[in-house]
Amino acid sequence: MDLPWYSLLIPLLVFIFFLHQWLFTTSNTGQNKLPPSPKGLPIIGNLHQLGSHPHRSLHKLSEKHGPVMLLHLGSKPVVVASSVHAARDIMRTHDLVWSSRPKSSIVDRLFYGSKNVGFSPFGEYWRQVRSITVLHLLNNKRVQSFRDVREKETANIIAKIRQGCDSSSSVIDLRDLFCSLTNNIISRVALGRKYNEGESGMNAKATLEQLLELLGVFSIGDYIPWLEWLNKISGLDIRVEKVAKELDAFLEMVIEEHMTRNKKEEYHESEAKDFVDVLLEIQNEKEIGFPIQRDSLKVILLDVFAAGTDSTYPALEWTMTELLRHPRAIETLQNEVQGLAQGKSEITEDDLGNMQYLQAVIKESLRLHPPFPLLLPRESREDVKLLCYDIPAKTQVIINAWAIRRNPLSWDDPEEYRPERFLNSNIDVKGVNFELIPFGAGRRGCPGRTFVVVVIELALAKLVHKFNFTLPEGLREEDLDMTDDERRPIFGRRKRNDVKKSFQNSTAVYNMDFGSSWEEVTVNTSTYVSHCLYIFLFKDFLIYEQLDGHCC
Ligand code: HEM
Repeated sequence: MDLPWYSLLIPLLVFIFFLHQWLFTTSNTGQNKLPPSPKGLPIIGNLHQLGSHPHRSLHKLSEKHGPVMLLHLGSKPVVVASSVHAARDIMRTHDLVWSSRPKSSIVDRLFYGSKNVGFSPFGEYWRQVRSITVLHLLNNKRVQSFRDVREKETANIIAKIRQGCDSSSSVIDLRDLFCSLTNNIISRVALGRKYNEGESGMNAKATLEQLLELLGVFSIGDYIPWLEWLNKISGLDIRVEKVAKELDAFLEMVIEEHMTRNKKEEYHESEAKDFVDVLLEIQNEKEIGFPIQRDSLKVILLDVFAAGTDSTYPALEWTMTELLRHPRAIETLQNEVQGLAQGKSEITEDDLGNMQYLQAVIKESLRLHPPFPLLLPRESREDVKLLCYDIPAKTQVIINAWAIRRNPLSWDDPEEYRPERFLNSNIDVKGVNFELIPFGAGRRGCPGRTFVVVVIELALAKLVHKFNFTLPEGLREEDLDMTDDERRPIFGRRKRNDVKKSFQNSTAVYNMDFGSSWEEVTVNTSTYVSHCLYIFLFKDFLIYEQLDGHCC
């Protein structure tokens, strides 16, 4: 078969690109001392080396190339930090330089041009929206004031579990309950009421799920800009557009509901104002000299609504799973809780401060299963030194918190679940001890930590106070799938092996449910480019052991 002359053009262009990239990614001819780089491929750079669990693959690469590496993800230089020293250097020594976030086209579309706290670039706007969120929702005093909501919502899940145990099927999906618990609490304190009931509630829940899913989807155009068209033909752009519109309609509905109620003065002076009311007041009075636009108002709400749900319930779920695998730990926890609750029918928040083992259990679960194993990416605002390396401005950094928590220099038997390690230790999750940073640290550290820790503590204490949990007959600890998943961008939530956990007569039942974020990525075109894409999208990696790497 005769091929038309132009059929050679594509391979030729690809070859030239190949050559350029190869030279670009492997040589460092300048004066600057750049971190070591694993050899990449043309066009895609090191993308193919990320595998389906990027935190594991990056950890493995760091064993060979050191705790600070420079990767090329497509045409983007990305530094990966995998040691306590490197993390401290970024989040404490040079925190101000590293306090911006890289752009993501999906976040941009879903969060009104990245106007949310989590992804807006460093600057006055970010400072203002973060301080509004902290001052009116997440500071200690505000968190204390939501006590009643937490106690009622945790009592609700206890009642639901009890009902489930009494019913004939006796199957309770704990993940679902944890998800509703965290979603209900954040909805009530931020939006004024629960939004997961009735038809509109179900739609809101489904849209939020899609938002969270999309936040983990890999957008090829962000890394290889000339391949952006793939997002169109794969249907990703349409999907993002649809979810953005649905979210906007939901947020408009919430705001309109508040405005109508406020106009009619339907609420009493004594009623606590929710976060929407506060934001509307700020908008009307412009009291802080910061013109808060409607989009900013919506995006602040969306930010806390998403953050308040997506990260908290996995933390609860992992903790329960680890406790089920460690009967001695759950027994010790129960003894502590029941000892302190003597003579009381209910645990309250006043009891939590004395529960040392409970706090140790939560720290150990967050150490082994940080909900964001790669935290959130940051970007340098100017040229900066990272340990002994020179990093140019506008470089993205990934901090591999998952690798750091495995370092045998910081932890004895790092793979073992041993809450006792925290009993006589000052190590905390507040962002001061860089060997344990599930909430990040520094200026961009998580402002929701206080809000969330008390929810987890209260829910766990109440659960073990009221129920006994064991694995169902015939299921052994080693049968549980403990593979952790990357839950966040940068590289997306790859093919996900979803483990559903439910409870039967106070025992756990596990069902495997295979979900995929990649179903819409087209890989069946016969070009060389799509072949490369196919390789990096579906290549998998094994689990390897940590060896400590050294810089310089
Ligand atoms: C177990 C639960 C949670 C975990 C593990 C978690 C973790 C994180 C991490 C790792 C970051 C990035 C930190 C950095 O770059 O140094 C972050 C940022 C953030 N988190 Fe959380 N978070 C949780 C719950 C929450 C909750 C409940 C809220 C709000 C209601 C929240 C709001 C935020 C916001 C607004 C940011 C962006 C901060 C900024 O960029 O300035 N988080 N979180």
